[in-house]
Amino acid sequence: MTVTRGLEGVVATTSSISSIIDDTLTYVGYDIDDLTENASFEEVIYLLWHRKLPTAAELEELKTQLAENAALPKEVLEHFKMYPIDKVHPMAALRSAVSLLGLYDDEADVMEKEANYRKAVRLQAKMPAIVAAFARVRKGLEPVPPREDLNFAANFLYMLTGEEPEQIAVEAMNKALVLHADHELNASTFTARVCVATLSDVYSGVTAALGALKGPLHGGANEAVMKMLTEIGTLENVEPSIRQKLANKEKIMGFGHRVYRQGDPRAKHLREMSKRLTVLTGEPHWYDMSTKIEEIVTGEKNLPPNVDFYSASVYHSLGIDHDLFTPIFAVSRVSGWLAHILEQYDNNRLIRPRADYIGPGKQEYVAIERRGI
Ligand SMILES: CC(=O)SCCNC(=O)CCNC(=O)[C@H](O)C(C)(C)COP(=O)(O)OP(=O)(O)OC[C@H]1O[C@@H](n2cnc3c(N)ncnc32)[C@H](O)[C@@H]1OP(=O)(O)O
Ligand SMILES: O=C([O-])CC(=O)C(=O)O
Repeated sequence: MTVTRGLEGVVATTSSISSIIDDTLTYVGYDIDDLTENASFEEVIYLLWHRKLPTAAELEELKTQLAENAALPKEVLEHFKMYPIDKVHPMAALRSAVSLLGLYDDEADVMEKEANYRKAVRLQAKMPAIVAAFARVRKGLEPVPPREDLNFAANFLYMLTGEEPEQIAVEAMNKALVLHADHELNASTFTARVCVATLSDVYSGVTAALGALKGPLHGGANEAVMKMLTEIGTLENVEPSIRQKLANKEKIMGFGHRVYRQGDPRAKHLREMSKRLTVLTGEPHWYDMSTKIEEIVTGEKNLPPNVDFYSASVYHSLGIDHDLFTPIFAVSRVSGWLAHILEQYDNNRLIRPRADYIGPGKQEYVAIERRGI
């Protein structure tokens, strides 16, 4: 058997959702640069789910559906209060809450196409409300109910803080949501597809994907980047600290990518936002440190930054708690997971690769009393 470690380069499915070709990322054929500059996150959700940009009426309909479905069942809010709140990572809370949501959805196990689409809308609508509510409940604050008059990005920030966000914050959040929405067959999306390919339900698929996104080699890297920046502390410390890490063969979080070789096209948008926002907050050192790290890691290892690197200083500048960075990624990426889940159902086959067995050969069972002490 030929083993392809990490399934590198293995093509496991066809998909019409997003593509990475020659280091260019497109959603349904639209370049990520174009979408980031021009599209709202709601338009991108529609694009991923319908493979076309919405008309004004279609967009309005989706926005209304998202607004109408944003509130959380009281059972989910009550559940947060049962968590060992000071020990629970928000990604673990989100994963548990999404699983719990499935219990209160009467259509959870209804597998018709229309029912699955309705669940997608409900889940997409509720994800920001879960993240924001948990972030507040753990600080002893009341959750802030969503507002129907704000767009997705503004509403998310509003639910987190209870205050109407400034325009620049809404712009930054919208761009971040657009940039993270889908990425071909990344680890969490693959996980979602493997799960629902058994004909399991949408909630199980998204819960599984959340588990995969949480890891620091995937979505969890954005929080790890901020931890690294905080530990390094000053611009002067960057050089010795990063060189030491490289000498120790430590991975520098937010660098490298399985598919991109010349660089992640999303990183430049986040770098630009990081530059603008860190100046506005009076903390330009986060950006300066980040660019210095980029210079060293690119120079030494020829590894460019990925989407997680500059998103860290962007979210920090928006005043967001560092352990909420990966949940924000999930609030966006659930749109892609749901698109892939629906695509998988439309043309399903069980996903079941093989393993090359390298354990012991044939053995005879030994009764327990003859196995020694
Ligand atoms: C949204 C996202 O998921 S983007 C990715 C987020 N994750 C990170 O930023 C974590 C840091 N990066 C990494 O761990 C990796 O680059 C990954 C997980 C993204 C990709 O992993 P793989 O494709 O399996 O590459 P792999 O880990 O085998 O690395 C290949 C070589 O580059 C080195 N390398 C890769 N990334 C890094 C890094 N961030 N820092 C230092 N060296 C690195 C490895 O040490 C390895 O070197 P070697 O051949 O001398 O042993
Ligand atoms: O595609 C990947 O392997 C990881 C990634 O960048 C993403 O999920 O956005």
